[in-house]
Amino acid sequence: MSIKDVIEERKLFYLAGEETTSVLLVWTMVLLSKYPNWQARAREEVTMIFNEALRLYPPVALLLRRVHKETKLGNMIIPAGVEIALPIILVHHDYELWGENAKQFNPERFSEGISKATKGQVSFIPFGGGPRVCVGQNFALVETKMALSLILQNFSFETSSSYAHAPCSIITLQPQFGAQFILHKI
Ligand code: HEM
Repeated sequence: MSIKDVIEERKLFYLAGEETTSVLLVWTMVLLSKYPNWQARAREEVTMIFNEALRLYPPVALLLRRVHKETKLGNMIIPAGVEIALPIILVHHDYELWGENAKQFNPERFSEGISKATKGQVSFIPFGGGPRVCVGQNFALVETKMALSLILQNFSFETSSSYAHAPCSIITLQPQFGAQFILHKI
């Protein structure tokens, strides 16, 4: 690897790693403000809560792929040059895959891990999959768990009345008008 390659990799890590992790934390706080019972439980168990936040509000909502050579996918022939969009957010909200309560915040569905929650299907892909799966996923989860644990140990929180729920995809899935919280010292 040349010095230029190292610099380019570093730039990619900054782009891929900073915004994604920060919006995961924001969406989790929005959900825990709306569901204070889970805010109390989060002080004990955060993994299933983050998985459910990643399912409902995947920081990367859409993956794009360009087909380089004619490819057979199931019973479709996809010509070279076609761009394919994989809407992670629609897969994560699909009633057939997640059941009637697909749109509801229910971290319990991850209580026995991801493969039980997905029944072995590829229906939970917040970090992508295959050869280009996110290299930072473990780091991102450790980082957000540390941040949320520190916040939960010191504060309870609720969204302020100025918060308007408007998820909006600008590279990452962001709260369009920001997320304003009221923190109470505990
Ligand atoms: C909640 C946080 C994160 C989410 C949801 C996330 C999501 C993703 C997704 C969906 C991809 C696949 C992109 C594709 O297939 O086109 C990806 C790739 C990548 N992510 Fe993350 N990411 C997160 C955090 C991080 C962090 C913290 C880092 C680095 C410190 C990072 C570094 C990367 C890199 C370098 C790639 C490209 C891997 C490759 O193409 O070989 N990500 N991420």
